[in-house]
Amino acid sequence: MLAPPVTGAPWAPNMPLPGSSKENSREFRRSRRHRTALCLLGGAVASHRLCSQRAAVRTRRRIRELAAVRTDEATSRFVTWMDSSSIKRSAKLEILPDKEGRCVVCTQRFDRGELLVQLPAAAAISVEMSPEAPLTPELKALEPWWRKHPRSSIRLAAKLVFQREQFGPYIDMLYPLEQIYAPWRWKEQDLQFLPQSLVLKAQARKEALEAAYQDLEQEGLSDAIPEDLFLRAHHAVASRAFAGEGEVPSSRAAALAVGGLSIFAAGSAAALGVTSVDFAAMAGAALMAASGAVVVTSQSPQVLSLLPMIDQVNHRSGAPPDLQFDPTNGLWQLRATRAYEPGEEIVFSYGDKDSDALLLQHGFVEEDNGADQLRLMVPEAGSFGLSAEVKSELAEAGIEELCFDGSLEKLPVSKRSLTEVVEATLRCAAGDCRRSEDAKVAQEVSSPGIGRVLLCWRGERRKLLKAAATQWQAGVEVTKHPNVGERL
Ligand SMILES: C[S@@+](CC[C@H](N)C(=O)[O-])C[C@H]1O[C@@H](n2cnc3c(N)ncnc32)[C@H](O)[C@@H]1O
Repeated sequence: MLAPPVTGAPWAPNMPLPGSSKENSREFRRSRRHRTALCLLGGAVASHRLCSQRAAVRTRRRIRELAAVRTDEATSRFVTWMDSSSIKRSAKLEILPDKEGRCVVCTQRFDRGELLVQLPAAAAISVEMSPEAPLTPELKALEPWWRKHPRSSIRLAAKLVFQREQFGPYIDMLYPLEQIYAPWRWKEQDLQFLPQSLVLKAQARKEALEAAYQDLEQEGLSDAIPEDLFLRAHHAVASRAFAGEGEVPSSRAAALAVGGLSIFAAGSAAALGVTSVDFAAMAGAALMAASGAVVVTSQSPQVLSLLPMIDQVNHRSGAPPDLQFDPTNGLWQLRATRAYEPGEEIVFSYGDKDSDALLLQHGFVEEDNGADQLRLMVPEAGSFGLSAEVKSELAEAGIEELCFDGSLEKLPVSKRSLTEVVEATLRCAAGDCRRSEDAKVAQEVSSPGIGRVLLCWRGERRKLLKAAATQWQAGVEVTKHPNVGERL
């Protein structure tokens, strides 16, 4: 059975985070630095062991204090809702405010393999990914719209909002619209600072969502599914849903029948250069199965799921989540992929995503991202010194963009052409990303949040351009163009 609606205070959307969250996270970082400093000092007079014991005690006390201050109302309601939905989290975990959202922090040591979260399949919020999948009875009111919109990311967003009586406390934990920095939310004036390839993807997503919502309005469903909630829900699906195999639980059939499972963050859509989460999910599942990481044995349909609590965990490049589905008991289980010390944030990798993919799908950029690679559109003929002749040679070879990941030499073009096209492409990209223009960019964008993300993306981009220029000039014998690398 799906969890019954939580009774008590009526649910109101858009519960704001307490204004003090920034202060709190600053305080938390300060306390961490303070701890480190104390630990270093202590090391001069006491054994390292004693120092770490004291630090651990201080950490625990500090975490308790901070948790008491920071447990905002929305989080409290979410925790109560999780309890009523039989979602179990380790007592050693806290959900705490972090920058503009929240993060999951451990209050006591975790050993590798220890259970972090356990979620019954019936508590997952899922839709079948097949366009022809029958509607569950609870969603019958959406029928004509549902048939017209086969994309499961859009369907799942609509379902989440339509059933908000049931999922209200979960929805309250999602980012408000003004804190979603994925470029499909940006104004035209902000998009000018991104390369065309990203702009096109962002616009395609925006248009798809606008079209889906227009149809909801035409079907008279705008009260049942208000627009701001629909957009927030869609961002949540795009940035935190998981694809796997199973059946969508309804009030009549709650059990998941799963023989094998493949999961991955549906957000790979951007990495694959598509705007449909559905396609990315299929591709992701196939890739994982092919790599032997997961054995897909069941004939069950593909489902796209939001997994409350598991999706409170933030991204850091590295190990993917150790998320398993136990078909016998119908339970999702998230386990620690390594040991965690008290005070550490629990994180996992949403996938090997470069800066562009993270920005497009999630609206953030990670510093020194190990998965970063550089994909650049080949400039127009005649621009940046790229001759029409070379451009047409590339066009014949079907090359529209370059990927700087060491595979440049495999391009089926002559070395002379390669030289010209690489130089032109790097110059073109460097021109878009000059450090000297950062101040102007920050001033012109429409919100400080977007400005922050954009400057972070530009900084990472410059690092990549520099690395690409160096790697390429060292790897291929060319006549160096005087401008390449200069404006990075
Ligand atoms: C699965 S949710 C994680 C929980 C989220 N922080 C929250 O408060 O609900 C994914 C979203 O969290 C944020 N996020 C996750 N990892 C991040 C990171 N390393 N840096 C900045 N934002 C991050 C992004 O907005 C992303 O779309």
